[in-house]
Amino acid sequence: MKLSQMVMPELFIPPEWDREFAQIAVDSRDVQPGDVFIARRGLKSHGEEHIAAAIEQGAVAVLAEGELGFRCEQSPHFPAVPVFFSSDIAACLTVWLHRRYASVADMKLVAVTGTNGKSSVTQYMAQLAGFCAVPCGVLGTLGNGVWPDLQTSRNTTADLSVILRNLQSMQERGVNTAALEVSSHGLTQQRVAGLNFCVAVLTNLTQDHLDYHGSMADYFAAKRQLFVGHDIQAALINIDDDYGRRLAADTAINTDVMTYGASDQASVRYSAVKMQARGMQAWLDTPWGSGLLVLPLIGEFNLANATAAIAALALQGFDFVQLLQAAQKLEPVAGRMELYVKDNAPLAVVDFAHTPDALLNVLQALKPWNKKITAVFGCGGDRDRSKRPLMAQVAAAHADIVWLTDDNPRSEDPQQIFADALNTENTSDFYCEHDRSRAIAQALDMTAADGIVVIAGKGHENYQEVQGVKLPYSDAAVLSQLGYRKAGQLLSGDEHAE
Ligand SMILES: CC(=O)N[C@H]1[C@@H](OP(=O)(O)OP(=O)(O)OC[C@H]2O[C@@H](n3ccc(=O)[nH]c3=O)[C@H](O)[C@@H]2O)O[C@H](CO)[C@@H](O)[C@@H]1O[C@H](C)C(=O)N[C@@H](C)C(=O)N[C@H](CCC(=O)O)C(=O)O
Ligand SMILES: Nc1ncnc2c1ncn2[C@@H]1O[C@H](COP(=O)(O)OP(=O)(O)OP(=O)(O)O)[C@@H](O)[C@H]1O
Ligand SMILES: N[C@H](CCC[C@H](N)C(=O)O)C(=O)O
Repeated sequence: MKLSQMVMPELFIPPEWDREFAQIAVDSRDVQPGDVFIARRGLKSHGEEHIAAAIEQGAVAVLAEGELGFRCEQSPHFPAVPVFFSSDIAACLTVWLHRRYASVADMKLVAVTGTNGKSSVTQYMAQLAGFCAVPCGVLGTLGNGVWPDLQTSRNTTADLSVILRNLQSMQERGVNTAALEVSSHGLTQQRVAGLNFCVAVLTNLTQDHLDYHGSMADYFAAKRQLFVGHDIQAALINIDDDYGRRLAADTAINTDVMTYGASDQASVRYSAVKMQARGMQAWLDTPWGSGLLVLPLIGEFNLANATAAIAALALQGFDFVQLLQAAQKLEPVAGRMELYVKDNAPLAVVDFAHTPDALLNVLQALKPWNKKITAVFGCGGDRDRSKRPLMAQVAAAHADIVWLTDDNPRSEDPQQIFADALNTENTSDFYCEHDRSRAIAQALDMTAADGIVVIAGKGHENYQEVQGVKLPYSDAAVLSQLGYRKAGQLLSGDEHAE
């Protein structure tokens, strides 16, 4: 496509500066030879500072947010690179992106929002679709791509330019269905603006991100935007959740609302839940039929997640019976309820729980195992400070031993993060150790061989972010160094009784 075809009539491109381009990149680090770089004003800096880097990487043109004007830059790859300035760039960008990637409008997209469970629901959807012989794209925290081949992503919800580029590339490979994680930051920052969703899912809303949203009311308002400010064909809402019930009753939602959960009121309802150490089962009543759902997953929250994934696909016409059969083969999501074992040593569970509600769910999920539980957890720096004592309260109430440690202190003083977490009752017997590897080793050491050590917060992450630097680190690698091996979700033998 030529530059003028994308930006005119909103921005005039003189014919002598018009040119073909490949993709659109809003971040210089993503620029490939032949791309257009968009230099826009951000929350921390201005993309203008990165124009030189973008040109160095092969940008053929730059559209920059600023007073109307034009300048020409030297390039190692082209005779000259035009830089067009306009104060309307931010306002026009969504239209321009949809013009460039117009074919994406034909795809079947599912948006999943909520505090916890987005990665799980999107990945379960992709797995289930795959078992039904329909390849499915996934865009989220664990990466972007066609399941299971995902490329690392910078954000849970990428910038609209990145989302559209990925979706079009999936489409070119014959993939027409994709599940997107939609974060509240993504909604507020218009990262999914203009996309049409055949289903929009709300998993739950509990405390997180108040550093960014200020209050739960604002956080909820951001999530609600997916359902009232976007083009959706069906809403699928968890009504076991307080905010879910509020949303389901919202008359501003201009489409069919389907509900799910254990509630008697839910249109997709699970009941007769039987939890086992090796998985769970429940009876599922839905508009597409009823049947036994057998899941090789741990934790009732995963029953809710799998139910949402099944309903999101059934709403698109997938066969319900086939989905139930496929659900028996679901695999846990990387870094979520991953079990690690070692002879004569406690079971270790690695999970991405980094909110009070997620930590509560994980600890409660392990209660039926009737073992002593040690919790190792930390709280992220440059994130919601007020969730720290709440996480500590959950750990104090639901674990027998607690180790407080670091989890991406980012630009903050780790000691201050500890002080925030400990600023609540019942934390005086917490063990505190900033070095996460050492905290894990000591927690395992002091837990009886028939106990469980839950290592929460980092899940799949392969780094510890300290003062802007991502140092290589992974909970799984620490466990491996300590002689642990991954058990898979289904423990064999009687190591851990039901
Ligand atoms: C605070 C925040 O949300 N920032 C997001 C925002 O960046 P920004 O526009 O403020 O960017 P900036 O840092 O001021 O830089 C200005 C411009 O220069 C560009 N740039 C920047 C550096 C560089 O080397 N080259 C370059 O071109 C940036 O892409 C940007 O266009 O827009 C960018 C593009 O969409 C996001 O990548 C970026 O996410 C940052 C990295 C981030 O950490 N965000 C977190 C808080 C976030 O969004 N989290 C949610 C998950 C929440 C959940 O768990 O539910 C998410 O969806 O990821
Ligand atoms: N439906 C759920 N309800 C409550 N907690 C959940 C649910 N699903 C998962 N969790 C917990 O939350 C953690 C994160 O799950 P998941 O990665 O699916 O959420 P997410 O919404 O994608 O998170 P993020 O946006 O921060 O990446 C899990 O490791 C688990 O502890
Ligand atoms: N998407 C979440 C991930 C948090 C993961 C946890 N390890 C932390 O650093 O707090 C966030 O950026 O808030």
